[in-house]
Amino acid sequence: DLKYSALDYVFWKVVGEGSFSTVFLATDIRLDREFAIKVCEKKHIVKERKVEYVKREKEVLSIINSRMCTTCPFFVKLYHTFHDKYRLYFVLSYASNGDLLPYINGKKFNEKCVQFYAAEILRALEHMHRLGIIHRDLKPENILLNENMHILLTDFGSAKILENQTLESEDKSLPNHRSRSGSFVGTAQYVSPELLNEQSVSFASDLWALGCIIYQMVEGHPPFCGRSEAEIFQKIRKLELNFKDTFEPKTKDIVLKLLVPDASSRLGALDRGQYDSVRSHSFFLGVDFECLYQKTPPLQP
Ligand SMILES: NC(=O)Nc1ccc2c(c1)=C(Cc1cc(-c3cccc(C(=O)NCCN4CCCCC4)c3)c[nH]1)C(=O)N=2
Repeated sequence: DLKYSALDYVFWKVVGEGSFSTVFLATDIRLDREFAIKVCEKKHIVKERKVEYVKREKEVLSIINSRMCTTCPFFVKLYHTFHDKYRLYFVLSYASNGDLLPYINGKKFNEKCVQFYAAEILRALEHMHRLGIIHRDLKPENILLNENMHILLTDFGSAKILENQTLESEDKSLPNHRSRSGSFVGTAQYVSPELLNEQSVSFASDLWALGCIIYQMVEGHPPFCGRSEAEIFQKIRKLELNFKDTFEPKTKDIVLKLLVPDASSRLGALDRGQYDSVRSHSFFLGVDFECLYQKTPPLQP
């Protein structure tokens, strides 16, 4: 198969910065096609002990891409990887409309938009969780928008792969497909109580983040804010949550059913395969989950 190098691309501009990677918009000279290339400095990832993160991201993207289907194409594609003396390169889908955050901050979300994007995120969670993958860092910055304004989930460096997905292969003291995670991962505003308290993780950790994102699409800011991580964690533990009077009742209801401290009592926590108890909530009334990708998204660039 083709051997790639950085010389095969024209690197135009930085379109994303992580703690140990930089994402560039680049053009493949032979194909004359745009890609996003995530570049990691080898020295930096070794020094920051992030080798496992980088390996995990490649493994998770390969698993997800291998099972991506036409009704659930809601993930960035990893086309190939290559490396040189100093760097690793991940050639990924370019999402020309960036990520969700500027649209949320720009208060462009009406109820139809909130419902549509919550539905696409739920479909992506179903696909990922069915493969035994927990994202663990779901947030608007990791939800990209392609040229047609459909979502593409990205950034799987913090993801957890549950082995075989059967209780037999996991720590039996942790029900509902949970396993111990050694260190805290994620972003403070979206981290679930179980990740804060017991250092355990479950698919329901991503459902908590979905609840935070639905709240944020309505309010324009996350439900748990603060001047420090400690202050944010305190609000999460105490479930300090305020809703404006203008918050739609059914939207408030689904947020409150997702932001439940006990992971196994969270809406969808006991579902398997498809999140039927989430799909059937009145907030999603009228959504055809199998045809989302065929619909024209209600948000325009
Ligand atoms: N951590 C990661 O994995 N990060 C990644 C991975 C893959 C990837 C990735 C990040 C991408 C990030 C990205 C960022 C951008 C972008 C950056 C800056 C500006 C814009 C932009 O203005 N686009 C036009 C749409 N704007 C958006 C804001 C409101 C007005 C209209 C896009 C486009 N794509 C991408 O396209 N593909």
